Amino acid sequence: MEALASLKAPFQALPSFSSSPRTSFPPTPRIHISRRNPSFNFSVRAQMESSDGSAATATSIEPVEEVLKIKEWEVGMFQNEVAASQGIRIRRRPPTGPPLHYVGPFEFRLQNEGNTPRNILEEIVWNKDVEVSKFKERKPLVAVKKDLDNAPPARDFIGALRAANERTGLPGLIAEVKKASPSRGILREDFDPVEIAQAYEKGGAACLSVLTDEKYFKGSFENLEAIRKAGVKCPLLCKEFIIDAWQLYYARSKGADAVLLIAAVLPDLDIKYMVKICKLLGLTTLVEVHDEREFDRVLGIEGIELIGINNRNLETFELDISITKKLLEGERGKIIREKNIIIVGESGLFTPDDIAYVQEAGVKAVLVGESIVKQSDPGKGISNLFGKDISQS
Ligand SMILES: O=P(O)(O)OC[C@@H](O)[C@@H](O)c1c[nH]c2ccccc12
Repeated sequence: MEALASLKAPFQALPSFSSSPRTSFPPTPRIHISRRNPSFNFSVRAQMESSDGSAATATSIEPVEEVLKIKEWEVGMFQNEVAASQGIRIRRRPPTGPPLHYVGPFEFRLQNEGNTPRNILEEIVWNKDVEVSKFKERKPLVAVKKDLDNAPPARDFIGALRAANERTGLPGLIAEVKKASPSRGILREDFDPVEIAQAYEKGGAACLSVLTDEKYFKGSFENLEAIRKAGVKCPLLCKEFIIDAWQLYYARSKGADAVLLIAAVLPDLDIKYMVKICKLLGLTTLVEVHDEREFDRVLGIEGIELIGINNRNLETFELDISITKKLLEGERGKIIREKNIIIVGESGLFTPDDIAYVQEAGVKAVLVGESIVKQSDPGKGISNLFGKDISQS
């Protein structure tokens, strides 16, 4: 807390947050950072300011580049601080230590714990950061936006869940196409994503969730695209670790109808910003929470219609389905009913009793992977999970 308070002065020195002049740093050249979005994909306009305050565009590249490096690093640190102030433990970027000649806040210099992720979720996010930068170099946003014109139309994800819930009297099923996970290893060797998706659809799934992360879940955007192109009618959730708005456009261009936003990773401002973009793109957002604090943060954001309660802690892999029940008790349950928000019970659901338990707690939908993807006939897996045939036929 103290550290946060002492960071306020330099925090305000950032032009993107406040226009107050920088007072606490030595007189390094001042950089104007125009912040395009909360994921800090800023574009940088570098100007050197002379001591009398007059601005001149930098002619010598080197010092400006160095200052930019320092600024970029500082922004990363500030971003981690903002997230931490919202209870987010995941740091967006590895604390690499300050660049050479760094003269900024002492606290920042101390915060270099070495670039080792503290848990698997943090590792995934850092990896994703590098991955997305490379993706963006290969395909800048303008090019992705062009692809949107040819993308198949976005379908009504929430509508499909509500309809299934009304049709069966059971939670609408989002069936997950997942080959592997860091907690469970390989779930299915003979993995044909399209075949699995078709079996799920036939078995009565309302929607599908398709893992697109390659490194940790052995998924891909090719899988998502192939399922969409094969004519599967269930709306598709792109199951990805989203940290940058570019990924939303990309997911839509590949045929996604919905995306996952993880509250343990994204600060409120990012969630708000991404929800807005998704609305423009026609994408549904499933915002995932794991504890009371995350749930309260998300309930405070306008326009959220679908919230997932993940029974698995993504930092520790601990699984406990009573989390869904705990979070829906009392005042929070009341708010979601008043706001007509659909709650999705996620992870660790294996039996009809598990389904009944989370339904009793108040969920109208469930997200299930392991228990059904492992079955030789995943469609039959769905009947086993619900204790009855829920297919349309
Ligand atoms: O396989 P399970 O235990 O049925 O869980 C499915 C789904 O909830 C899980 O894959 C998941 C939930 N949230 C995530 C975020 C990222 C990756 C994976 C997930």
